[in-house]
This record gives sequence, structure tokens and C-alpha cells, in this order.
Amino acid sequence: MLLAIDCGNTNTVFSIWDGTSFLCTLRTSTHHARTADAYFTWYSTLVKHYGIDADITDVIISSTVPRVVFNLRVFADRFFGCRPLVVGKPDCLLPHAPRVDEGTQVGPDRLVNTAGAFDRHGGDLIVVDFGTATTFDVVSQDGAYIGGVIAPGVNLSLEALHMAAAALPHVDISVPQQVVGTNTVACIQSGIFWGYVGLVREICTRIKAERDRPMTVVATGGLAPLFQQSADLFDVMEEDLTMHGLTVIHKYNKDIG
Ligand SMILES: Nc1ncnc2c1ncn2[C@@H]1O[C@H](COP(=O)(O)OP(=O)(O)OP(=O)(O)O)[C@@H](O)[C@H]1O
Ligand SMILES: CC(C)(CO)[C@@H](O)C(=O)NCCC(=O)O
Ligand SMILES: [K+]
Repeated sequence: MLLAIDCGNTNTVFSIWDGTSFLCTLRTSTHHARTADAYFTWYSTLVKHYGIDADITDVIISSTVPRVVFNLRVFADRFFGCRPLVVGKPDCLLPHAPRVDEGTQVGPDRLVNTAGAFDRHGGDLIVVDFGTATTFDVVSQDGAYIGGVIAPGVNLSLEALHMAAAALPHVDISVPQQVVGTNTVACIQSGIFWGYVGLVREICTRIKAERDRPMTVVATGGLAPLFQQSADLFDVMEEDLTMHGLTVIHKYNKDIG
């Protein structure tokens, strides 16, 4: 079985893939100082809790935080006796090489999203991921990542307002009933919610115009459903897109030996 690990700047997600389906998905916050032993304590407790009989033979890692990879490598080696595939490292091959400016290090999460979305939907895609950053990955007709857009994440924007303005509280994202807020919290929620609806719509419109072709918009990340509920922004929403991409890249590397 495969253990797929997706480390974002905020959260780290582990998922066990038995070749057909994901047996479970475990989430923790990302900490570079977490040791291999600490990962295993957390992992084994939850796997036991869910009653999962997992025989892990392979591990694949995508990490937007380079420092966590060392401890995850030790974790894979010590507890599963395997050398993990790490997306972005030379020995982890991608089904389609990115076409970007020389020297550009594309975020591994974006490469993984690209591979997952192309596998399910074919080419000419815009993949929107609502993570720490809100990213747009453009996938060519032949499946390559050819560039995109990076905007601040929704929670980051909310936090930035709170941090920078003495009178603005910390606020959670929600769907406002009205645009015109009649209290501070409602004003912030409106600014962020409708601001992001506009951001997503404008960027997708401009990408399609620049590419001069119809494109499918695939969304992932915990906040995608919240935005879709008030505005028709996406053609598809897939919560497991990054995890699916990891299984696609793992299979590709296995198949070519
Ligand atoms: N209705 C909601 N209101 C507020 N937060 C939500 C809601 N639904 C989901 N979330 C949050 O969205 C986040 C989704 O996680 P996701 O994996 O998409 O990105 P992330 O973990 O925040 O970022 P990264 O992958 O960059 O670490 C989770 O932290 C979850 O708590
Ligand atoms: C943009 C983030 C932070 C999104 O997780 C990540 O993909 C990243 O660190 N990217 C590196 C720069 C790039 O993708 O062009
Ligand atoms: K993510």
C-alpha cells in the first residue's frame, strides 16, 4: 500500500491508498521540527483508531516546506523500510515536464495538482487550489504545467487584516447575506468573500482570453465548496485532487521502473 503525504505551509495530510481507494485521510499542522518518531506516534494512533490494517510498502511526499522532508524521509525509512519518492527531486519523474522559465522551482503541490487534474480531465485546465496561497495552475492541452497565478490565501488575507489593523478582530470566513456589512465582522467577511469571488472569476476569465480557448476549471482545497455555493466559479470540485495526483505520479514512476 502507498502512503501519500502532502505537506502544505499550513497543514500536512497523510492518506493511505490501497490501489483502488483511500482508506483514510489524516491531517495535522505542518511543523518542521516534528520528528520521525512523533509522526509515527500520531500516525499509528489514528490508524489504530480507524481500525485500518495498512501494510505500507511505498511512500510519496509532496512538500512546499523543504525543511520537513528530512524527518519524513527518516519516518519512511525507519517505520516502513522504504525510500520515499519526493516530488520535485530529480529521481521522481513527472508524466509531463513543466514548461516555465529556466531556474523556476514550481511548487510541488502545483505539479501534483496538475498531474491529478490532467489524469481525470485531460488538458486545457485551470486548477484552483485554496490553500495557504490561492493558486491557479494552467495545464496545456498535452498535460504540462505552463504557468499560473499565485494570490494570498483566504485565511492569510483575513489574518493580515487582523495583524495590521489594531481595531480589526480575527474573523472566520463565511458567506455573507449581504454585500454591505453593518458591523465590523460583516464588513471584513464581505470584503474577503466577495473579493475572492471576484478574484477567481477575473483571473479565470483572463486566463481563458489569454489562452484563447475553452478551459475546464477544476477547484480543490477546503474552501472551494464555500465559494461555489454563491457563485458559479468552477466546472468541477475535487477534495482529493492533490492526493489523486500523488497516486498518479507514484504509479508513473513504478510503471517506468
Ligand atoms: N467553512 C470553512 N470555514 C473555515 N475554514 C474552512 C472551512 N472549510 C474548510 N476550512 C479549512 O480549509 C482548510 C483546507 O485545507 P487545505 O488543505 O485546502 O489548505 P490548507 O491546509 O489550509 O493549506 P496548505 O495546503 O497550503 O497547508 C482547512 O484548514 C480547513 O480547516
Ligand atoms: C505557492 C505555494 C506556496 C502554494 O502552496 C507553493 O506552491 C510554493 O511554494 N510554490 C513555489 C513557487 C511556484 O510555484 O512558482
Ligand atoms: K493544499
